[in-house]
Amino acid sequence: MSNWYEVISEKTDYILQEIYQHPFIKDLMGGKLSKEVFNFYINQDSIYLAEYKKILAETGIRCEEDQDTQFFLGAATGIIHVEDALHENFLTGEQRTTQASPTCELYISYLSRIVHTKSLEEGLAAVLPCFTIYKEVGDYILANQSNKGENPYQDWINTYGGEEFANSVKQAIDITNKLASKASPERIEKMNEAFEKASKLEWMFWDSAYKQEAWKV
Ligand SMILES: Cc1ncc(CO)c(N)n1
Repeated sequence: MSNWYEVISEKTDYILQEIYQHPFIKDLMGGKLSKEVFNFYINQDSIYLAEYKKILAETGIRCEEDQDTQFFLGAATGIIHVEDALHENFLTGEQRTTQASPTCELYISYLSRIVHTKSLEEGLAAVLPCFTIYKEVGDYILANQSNKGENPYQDWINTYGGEEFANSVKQAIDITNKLASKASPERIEKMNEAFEKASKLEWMFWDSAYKQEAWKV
């Protein structure tokens, strides 16, 4: 029998395919992404991660089993180390903003709303694409790039294509599958909606960075 994650990842594969085809990812893979765009992305991502870390901690607090709590709290603190390093490498001397773009604001606000006001299962499904999509994208780029020695964004690619991240992603999937296996069909439907929406927001996050999205007024 297939598990929840297998079913939902197949159903939302079209979003992943759109991400692979997005010019942000194509240019990142080719090492041709403009520094300005990448800087905008990293800047927004550091704003995103500062909030995402709290969202993961809240998810951990809501888990009933100690190992699950430990995993999410560990993932939350892990973000502080890994991301600080990435952002230090890539944001030195560059212009920084503390203003979230509309899409960044939308994504963190959405996750925060789901995790704080909906069921634990729905919250788990909402935070999962941040793990799984980055792993898929990291693996995809590693498997398809032909410029490993000379891509200025290789450190970023290695972070998400690496084994350490894969291990963490597997645990997040396992915990979510475990809760899904005991959830009602109605709750599964909510989980599916949350996973799909968060996956779309991942696409939008890259798209908004590529366009250096600004507030309309
Ligand atoms: C927007 C976004 N989603 C997921 C990750 C992976 O942690 C990230 N760094 N940024």
